[in-house]
Amino acid sequence: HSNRVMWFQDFFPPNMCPINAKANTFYGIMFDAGSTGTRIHIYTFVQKSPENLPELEGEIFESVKPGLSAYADQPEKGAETVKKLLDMAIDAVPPHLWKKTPVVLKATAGLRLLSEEKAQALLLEVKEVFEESPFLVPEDSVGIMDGSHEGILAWITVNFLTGQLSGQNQQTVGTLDLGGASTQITFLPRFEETLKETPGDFLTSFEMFNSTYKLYTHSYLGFGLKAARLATLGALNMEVVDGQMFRSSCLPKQLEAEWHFGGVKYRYGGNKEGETGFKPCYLEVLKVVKGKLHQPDEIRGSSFYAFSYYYDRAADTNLIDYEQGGVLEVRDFERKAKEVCDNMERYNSASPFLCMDLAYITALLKEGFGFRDHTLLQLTKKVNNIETSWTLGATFHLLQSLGLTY
Ligand SMILES: Nc1nc2c(ncn2[C@@H]2O[C@H](COP(=O)(O)OP(=O)(O)O)[C@@H](O)[C@H]2O)c(=O)[nH]1
Ligand SMILES: [Ca+2]
Repeated sequence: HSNRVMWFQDFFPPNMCPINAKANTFYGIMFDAGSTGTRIHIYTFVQKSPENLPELEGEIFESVKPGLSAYADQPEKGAETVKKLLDMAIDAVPPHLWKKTPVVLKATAGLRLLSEEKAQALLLEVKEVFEESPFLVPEDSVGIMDGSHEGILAWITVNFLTGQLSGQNQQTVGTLDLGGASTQITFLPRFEETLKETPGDFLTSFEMFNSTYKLYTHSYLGFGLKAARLATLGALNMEVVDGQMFRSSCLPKQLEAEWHFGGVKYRYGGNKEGETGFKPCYLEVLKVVKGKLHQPDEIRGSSFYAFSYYYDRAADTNLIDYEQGGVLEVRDFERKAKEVCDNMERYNSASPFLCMDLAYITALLKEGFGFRDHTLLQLTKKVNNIETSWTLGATFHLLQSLGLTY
C-alpha cells in the first residue's frame, strides 16, 4: 500500500570526482511559505574532498509575517514579500554562483486551505519573482507541498542534524511539528504490529544512504494551532458573517477583540457571564481533537522531538529556555495549561489565547495522538545552529534531483 519515494539514494554519492575541485562551496535557497509567515533558508554546503560527502556548513535564515495566504486577494503584494527576502540571497551568495544556486518555494497549509484559483495566482506571481532573479529556477520551483512530504522532510532534517542517518547504531527520533494551520507526526515504526495496524496512506518508504526507511507520517489539515483556535471558537470552515461574535471559556471573561487569519476577520471574546478556566476550556478543545486522529500504540512509550508552536508556547510560559529549548513531559503542558487557564487575569499581558493554546496542545498530545503523561518531548528550535524545519530535508531533495551534490 505504501508509496515508494527514492529521493535520497543518490545523495552524497561516495566515489564521485568533483567537476571542478576548486568550486567546493555551493548554496541552496529554500522558501517556506507557511500559514503564518514566509521564511527564507539559505544553506551553504562545502565539499571538502572528492571522496567525502558535502558538509552542511551553515544557514542564513530570515522571516516575514504574515504568510502568503494573507495576500489571497493581492497576489502581487504577496510576491513582493518573497522578493524582499530573496534580496537577502543576492547579498549572501557570491555573484559567480548565482546561476548555479537553485531557488524553490514550497507552500504548506495556508495555501492548501485557499481556493485553487487564489493559491495559483499567488504562486504564479512568486514564480515571476524567481524568474526575474539571477538564480537557478528549476521546474516545479514553486508549489504547494504534499502534507506527507512535510512530515518526512522534517524527520530527515532532525535525524540528519542529530547524526542518526549516518553510521552504525542508528536510533532515529520521531518528530512533531505544530504549524498554524496543520500539524504533522512522523516516526520510524519499530514494531511489525504498528505497520499492520496503520492505514496504508500513513506509511511511506524511501531510501537514503543505502538504507530503506518506512516511515509513519501524517499531516492533519486544520489541526494547526491557529486553525484549532477557530475550531474551538466554532468558526472553522464557516461562512463568517461580518461582525459575528465567537465566545469561549478559554478566553479572558471581559475580552472582546478582532482577529485576522487567512484573509478573514473574526470577532471573539470571553464568556462574559458563563464559565471560564481550565475545566470548561479543556472540554471545548477536546471536542476539536477527540476521535479525529489515528493513535499508533507504539508512540506511547517513545520520546519525540517537538518544534514550531510546541516550542514557542513552551518558551512563552518558561517551561523551557527560549534559546536552549529543553526536555519536557507531556504533563508539563497540562500543568501549565491549568496554571494559565485558572489565572487568566495574571497572564493579561501575554496573548489572550495562551490558555486556549496550552489546553489545545495538551489535548492534541494526550487525546489526539494518545501520548502518556510522562512521554518525553525534546523541544528544539535549532540543532548545531541550523533551524529544525522541513526546509533542510527539502533542500537535500532539491540538490539531489538537480545532480548538484558533487
Ligand atoms: N524551529 C523553527 N520553527 C519554525 C521555522 N519556521 C517556522 N517555524 C514555526 O512554525 C510555526 C508556524 O507554522 P507555519 O509554518 O506558519 O504554519 P503551517 O503552514 O501550518 O505549517 C511557528 O511556531 C514558527 O515559529 C523554522 O525555520 N524553524
Ligand atoms: Ca510549517
